[in-house]
Amino acid sequence: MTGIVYKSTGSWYQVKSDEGEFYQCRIKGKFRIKDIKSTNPIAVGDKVVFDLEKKGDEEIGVIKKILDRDNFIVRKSVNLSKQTHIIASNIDQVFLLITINNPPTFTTFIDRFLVSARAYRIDTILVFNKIDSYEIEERAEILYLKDIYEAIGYRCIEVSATQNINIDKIKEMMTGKTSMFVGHSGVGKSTLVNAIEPSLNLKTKEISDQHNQGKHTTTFAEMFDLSFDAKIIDTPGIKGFGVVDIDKYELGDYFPEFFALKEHCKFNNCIHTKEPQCAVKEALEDDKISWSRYKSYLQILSGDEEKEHFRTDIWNEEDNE
Ligand SMILES: Nc1nc2c(ncn2[C@@H]2O[C@H](COP(=O)(O)OP(=O)(O)OP(=O)(O)O)[C@@H](O)[C@H]2O)c(=O)[nH]1
Ligand SMILES: [Zn+2]
Repeated sequence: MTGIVYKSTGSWYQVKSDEGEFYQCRIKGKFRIKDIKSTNPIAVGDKVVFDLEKKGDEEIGVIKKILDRDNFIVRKSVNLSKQTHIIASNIDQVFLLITINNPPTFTTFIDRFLVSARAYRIDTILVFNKIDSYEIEERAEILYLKDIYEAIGYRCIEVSATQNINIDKIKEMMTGKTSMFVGHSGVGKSTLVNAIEPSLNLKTKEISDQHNQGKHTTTFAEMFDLSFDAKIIDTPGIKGFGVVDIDKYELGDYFPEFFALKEHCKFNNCIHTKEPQCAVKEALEDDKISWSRYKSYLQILSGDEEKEHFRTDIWNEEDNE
């Protein structure tokens, strides 16, 4: 049989078969996945092949194989530096929630997130939440940001999770897909998800989870079916993705508007900093690309210190490892 992993607790996997039945599954033997040193072989979102084995009155699934992943997101283990933990896989899109104030979301955070998501091959939709609460200045800020990101090709939407504004549009975008919601603490992720599907109540679910017992509780991702042919992957305590290590000559490729100009740079290995006849810098001077984007680019390019900062910025997990 084949199915999708909805939940993983490290030793057990809850798998929904293509026929729509849930099975508790285990793995037998060692699973190796090429190119990744991972602390967990199977993640939420994985498509797996499994067999059923009778154990007393119960039927237990045994996972035999993982089908190729379209994408996956990882977290670097803090203590085992080279190990990674796969949080989830086969994600169609991520909704990045942004608020202007309360809390503020800066463009450097947005841009770093977009780079990671692009590197992971996951579509991002920019969701400006709390539009019910803004004064004229903040509304102008949203319009300014929307202009920048829509010009690059990102979809943007303004919503209010509490006033039920544009929630239907979000649901429409989610239909037929597997989505994640990310953003700083307090931007309204839980409120928005609960507005989309009131019966879900993610917070309560997390606390009452029987599998998450004991003092070494870690945050496990979980997939949920919604009532309108949509899936969400909830990753409690996770506000974004870990930054992926990107070669400095490749970084510009993850800024779509830079990538589009690259062939017009004089040097084909141009990193758009000090090189002469750089099409990106010319576009910058002509206001064809945004200074805030270029600033983010330089920050990411400038290296490790920022990367570390970024990591702590987004991996704001509640638990300690
Ligand atoms: N005015 C207004 N407030 C909102 C809106 N959405 C959420 N809030 C408020 O913002 C606060 C934080 O919302 P949460 O849904 O808990 O935010 P979160 O992103 O899930 O936060 P974490 O769980 O810490 O990651 C709450 O007090 C919400 O009522 C909105 O559209 N408008
Ligand atoms: Zn250049």
